[in-house]
Formats: sequence, C-alpha cells, structure tokens
Amino acid sequence: METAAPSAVIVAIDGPSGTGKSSTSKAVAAKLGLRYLDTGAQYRAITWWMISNGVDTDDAQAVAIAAGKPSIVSGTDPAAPTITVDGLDAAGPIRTQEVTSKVSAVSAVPEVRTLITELQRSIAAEAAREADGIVVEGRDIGTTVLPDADLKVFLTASAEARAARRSGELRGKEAADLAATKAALIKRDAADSGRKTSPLAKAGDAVEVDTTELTLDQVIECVVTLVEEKRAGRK
Ligand SMILES: Nc1ncnc2c1ncn2[C@@H]1O[C@H](COP(=O)(O)OP(=O)(O)OP(=O)(O)O)[C@@H](O)[C@H]1O
Ligand SMILES: Nc1ccn([C@H]2C[C@H](O)[C@@H](COP(=O)(O)O)O2)c(=O)n1
Repeated sequence: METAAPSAVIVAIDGPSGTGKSSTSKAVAAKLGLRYLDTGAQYRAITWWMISNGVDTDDAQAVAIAAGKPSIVSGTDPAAPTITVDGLDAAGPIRTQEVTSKVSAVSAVPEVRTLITELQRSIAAEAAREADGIVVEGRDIGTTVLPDADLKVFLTASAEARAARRSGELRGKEAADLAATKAALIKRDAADSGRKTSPLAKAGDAVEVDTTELTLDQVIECVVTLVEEKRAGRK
C-alpha cells in the first residue's frame, strides 16, 4: 500500500500573478529540503502545445478534445525545476508573451483542469512517499488540488507593486511600460478569478500574507516559520 512518510509536509502556496509565489516557493523548498512544483508552468506547457499544434486556444471544445494528447513532465528539484512537453524542454517557450496571453483561456477549460489536477496530485503524493514533502504553487492548490495540505498560504500584493516587480524583470530587454504591465496582470487575474472551474481563490484555512511592503527574503522567512510551526505542532 502507498503511504506518505510520517514527517512529510505538503505546502500549498496560491495567489495572483506577481505576488512572489514562484520565488518564495522555490526558496522555501530549497531551505527545508522539500520538492517544488510550479503548476502555472504546467498550464503554460499545455498552452504552448496547443499553439504549436494549431489548436485555436479560444475554441474550448477544440482545446478539450486535444487536452489529453501532450505528455507533460515536471522536474521538482527546487534548485533546477524543469518542464518538458513530449520530451522537449519547454522552459523557454512557455514564458513568451503569446503563451502568457493565451494561458488563461486554456486553463479555464474543465477537461484541461481535470488532467492537470490529476498530474499535480500524483506528483504531490510521490513527494510525500519518497521525499520529505513538497511546496506546490498556483491558483487553486489550497482550494481544489490539495485541500488537505498541511499548510496553505495565500500571497497578495498591490497591483502597483506587482507591476513594478514584473517591469524590473524586463528592464534592459523590452523596457516594459509600467501601465501596460499593470493592465495585463489585472486582466489575467480577472480571467483566472472569474472562470467557473476552480478559480483563483483563497482557501478558507489559508494564511494570507500581503507582500507589498515586504522584501522577498522577509516573505521566505515568514513562510519557513509557518512550515516549521506546523511541523512542531505535529510532534
Ligand atoms: N517581496 C518581493 N519584493 C520584491 N520583489 C519580489 C518580491 N517577491 C517576488 N519578487 C519579484 O517579483 C517578480 C515576480 O515574482 P514571482 O515570479 O515569484 O511571482 P509569481 O507570483 O510566481 O508570478 P506568476 O504567478 O505570474 O508566475 C520576480 O522578479 C521576483 O524576484
Ligand atoms: N494552479 C494554477 C496555476 C496556474 N494557472 C493558470 C492561470 C495563470 O494565469 C497561468 C500561468 O500561471 P503563472 O505561470 O503565471 O503562475 O496558469 C491555473 O489556472 N491554476
């Protein structure tokens, strides 16, 4: 019978775009010796496959029919997370503007969510069995994917702070216009929060952390402390 290691810890980190989920989750997992799963990368990967294979991403029926075709594999080492689609490294292609603009439509299709949710649960179960646990980040991890997670964190930050962080990433490359960046992330959050199936939402038992005025190191420290408190409470 498959059982979780008694000390394994499952951490769910959700929140809107640019609140620091990936940076925080990776660092927390690395500090605590846990695995790490970026579920947004999986939705981006399936979106990239749809685009590459000529599927109209605004046609929910076409997306639903094709959803089972790509094979998506996530590597969960927080020091070097990977994502492949049909054996191809997708880490670069999934971060293009085209994928970013289409991922909300693809991830709103229920058949896509069912398949990806199953994949996420199997990765988390494996990490609980074979490692000390996992930090899983996304939009619906605490509410739907892992409702029994040991710790749920919901990160927030003002739209201004999130846009400034994103523009900072692009400096020297595309010199992003701050207002356009802010409008794009508000639009994506609205689509992700407004979809019918498993929308972006805070679980009732999640700890909310507003990161607007916090440095990344402070957020990491805060989440590490929350995990350690949970672990101590279980002894
Ligand atoms: N507390 C913080 N203070 C300043 N910058 C931060 C903070 N947290 C994250 N950042 C920076 O903001 C950017 C976005 O962070 P990150 O990618 O972790 O967010 P995210 O919530 O995973 O976004 P998305 O959902 O769009 O993938 C990164 O450049 C990161 O270094
Ligand atoms: N659990 C999740 C994770 C992500 N998505 C969708 C919605 C996001 O806009 C998109 C990309 O995520 P990001 O890489 O920006 O974190 O993927 C979702 O629906 N559910």
